[in-house]
Amino acid sequence: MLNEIITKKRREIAMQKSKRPLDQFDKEITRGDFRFSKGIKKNPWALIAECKLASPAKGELCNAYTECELAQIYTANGATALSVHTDQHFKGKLENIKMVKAVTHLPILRKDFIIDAYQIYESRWAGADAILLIAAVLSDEELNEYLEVAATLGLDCLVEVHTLEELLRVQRTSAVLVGINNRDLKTFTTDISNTFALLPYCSSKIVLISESGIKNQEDAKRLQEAGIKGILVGEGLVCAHDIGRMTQEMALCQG
Ligand SMILES: O=P(O)(O)OC[C@@H](O)[C@@H](O)c1c[nH]c2ccccc12
Repeated sequence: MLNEIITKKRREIAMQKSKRPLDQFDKEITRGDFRFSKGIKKNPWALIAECKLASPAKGELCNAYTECELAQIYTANGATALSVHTDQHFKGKLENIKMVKAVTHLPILRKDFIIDAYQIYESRWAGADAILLIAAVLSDEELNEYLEVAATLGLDCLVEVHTLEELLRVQRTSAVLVGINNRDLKTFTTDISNTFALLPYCSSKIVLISESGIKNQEDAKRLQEAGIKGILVGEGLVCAHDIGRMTQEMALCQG
């Protein structure tokens, strides 16, 4: 599944590059101000709420709301930041960043498979405040290069790991925000005990986010008590009976 997604992505990027070369829009790019990481660091706890309408494993997850409506509910109920899917396998598109940005003051993470520096410029051009870098699909060289490109654009990176090996690799880079993904991208199954298993190996220099498979306030509390700084939640929010209330519950101690 992951290989298939990446192959498609490469084709898509090549097409995009020929349709709209970087030199056609790079003058329109304004530098970011790292407000995504700043927002997370200044709070005791961070809820990154994901506007996720579908996933490759489960198909459609939410048809009652649009991305913008979800963003408004999350914003009104205490989320710290938002995550917006732009990959087609999640029913996402790049324009969603601009649309969501128009209805919220919260910083936005572009959720996609970043495998080319072109996408980093494109992310900032679209108005993203942060990008996701997935260690499983990037070499050390790519990780270092992309962290540097993002830094020059004032964009934050949430660097995602799933295994101990990936965590150790990432801790040798300049990454500050590290997401432990509880979802195995090979099988798409989730287990939040992955975060607890990797925790003893995490350097005190990194800000830790637990991602995926977080279902309720109890999961959020367990992660907070273990010393995690925040969580990234999609399904647990969009599939909740009352999304606003679940947002408040997972935002825990925030107002
Ligand atoms: O819907 P969940 O289980 O709460 O997961 C959200 C988020 O972590 C997930 O969408 C995600 C995290 N990393 C990814 C990489 C690719 C695709 C998806 C993801």
